[in-house]
Parts: sequence; structure tokens; C-alpha cells
Amino acid sequence: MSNPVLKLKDVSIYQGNSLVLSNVNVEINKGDFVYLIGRTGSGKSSFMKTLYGDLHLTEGEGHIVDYNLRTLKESEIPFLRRKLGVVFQDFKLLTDRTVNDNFLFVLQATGWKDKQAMNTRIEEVLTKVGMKTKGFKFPHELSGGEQQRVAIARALLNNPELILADEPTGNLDPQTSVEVMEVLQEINKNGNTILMATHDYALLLKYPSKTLKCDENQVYEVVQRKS
Ligand SMILES: Nc1ncnc2c1ncn2[C@@H]1O[C@H](COP(=O)(O)OP(=O)(O)OP(=O)(O)O)[C@@H](O)[C@H]1O
Repeated sequence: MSNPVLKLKDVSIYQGNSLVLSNVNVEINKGDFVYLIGRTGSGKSSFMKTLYGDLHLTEGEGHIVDYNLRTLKESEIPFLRRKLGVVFQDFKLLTDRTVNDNFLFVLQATGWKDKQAMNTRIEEVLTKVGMKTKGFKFPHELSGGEQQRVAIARALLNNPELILADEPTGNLDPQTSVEVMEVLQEINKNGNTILMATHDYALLLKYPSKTLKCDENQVYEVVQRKS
């Protein structure tokens, strides 16, 4: 049976007064790996922002991990974000502290109290991305690929129901992109649901999966041809 973690029905997305996407109907089920593609300016980031509550949904119906995007209150956004893991192109790690302290900051901000449990969780997520021994490092002491793996681990801290990755390989060279993609594939195999916006068609070909395309104010599913 389908088990949607995201359902959009007849949604329109605006930036200010301008319509970015209209009549969007999308469903993502638990365990899916879904790409969101489209040229620059086609609305991928606006779509992602709507999902994590950065852009208010004003038209249509939107449900994501138990939240109604139409009625979402400002005060609920931090709670929504705890159920989502968001990964950005530019990593967004706090540069003034180590990886471990970045993670402690997130855990404390999301209500964790037990120091031992926090340390155990940090070790678990760093292990998942192959960075177990790097927790003592500052972000500037890590390569771009390592920083992105840390950012993915951070997104996993609260066991999110859906991971939203907006161009996660956008700042990485092709080889490093593949390494980061392997990490995303692995965590998807272990049950995490992932929506990934990307420009990188080479990754799509190497790791085919359900693909949504933003084009001419629409979002539609692209059927990948098997070669
Ligand atoms: N904060 C904003 N205020 C007004 N218009 C915006 C804003 N952000 C984006 N837009 C406009 O909305 C449209 C969609 O932009 P969006 O960033 O969602 O596209 P994108 O597909 O993510 O592009 P890119 O791949 O370059 O990030 C563009 O026409 C853009 O100029």
C-alpha cells in the first residue's frame, strides 16, 4: 500500500506576485528516491522551499510528514524541520566549531538532553556516511565532499521521515559527486526517503530513479529510457 510522506494536489507556487509553478500534483512514498530536475530558474528551489516551510503555500493542497502546508504556522516550522532532513548545495555547517559540536548544537536545539545518547547518535550518523573518525575536525579542515557527507549525517540526526537535498552535489567535482551520491543511495537502501534537486544528468544516468521535471511552470514525471 502506498504511504505518502508528501502529497501535493493542484498546488501553485509563487515568488512574490510571479507564478513559478502551477497545477502541481506530486506524491512521494516512504522509501522512494526521487529526483527533481529542470534548468536554472525553472523553480526547483522554490519547490523545495515550499516543502520545508520557507515559502508559504497559498494555493492548492499540500501535506508533508503529517503537516498541512496550507495551514502551517510560523511556530510549527521548527517542528516540521525536525521531521525533514535538509541538505544544501553549500553545506551550511557552522564554521566556528567542530563537526561534533555542530551536531551537538542541532541535538540540543531539538530537545535532546542526555549527553551519552547524543554522543552515541553522533557516532551512528557519522558512521553511516563514512566519517566516524572526523568528528573532531573543523569544517575548513575537510574537503568539499567530506563536508557534504557531514551535512548529510547532520540531516540524519533526528531520523527524518523525508530528506530534501537541494543540489547536494552542485559544488563538487564529478568523482566527489559520485561518492556523495553513493552515500545518499546507501541511506535510501536503509529506508530513508529522499527528494533530490539536481542539474547533474550524469548522476541520473548512473543512478536511475523516479524523476520529476520543472519546465514551463509545470512539474511532470519524466520516463527514463533504458538504453
Ligand atoms: N526570493 C525571490 N524573490 C523573487 N523571485 C524569486 C526569488 N527566488 C527565486 N525567484 C524567481 O523564481 C523563479 C524560480 O527560481 P528558483 O530559484 O526556484 O529556480 P531553480 O530551478 O531552483 O533555479 P537554480 O537551479 O538556478 O537554483 C525564477 O524566475 C527566479 O528568478
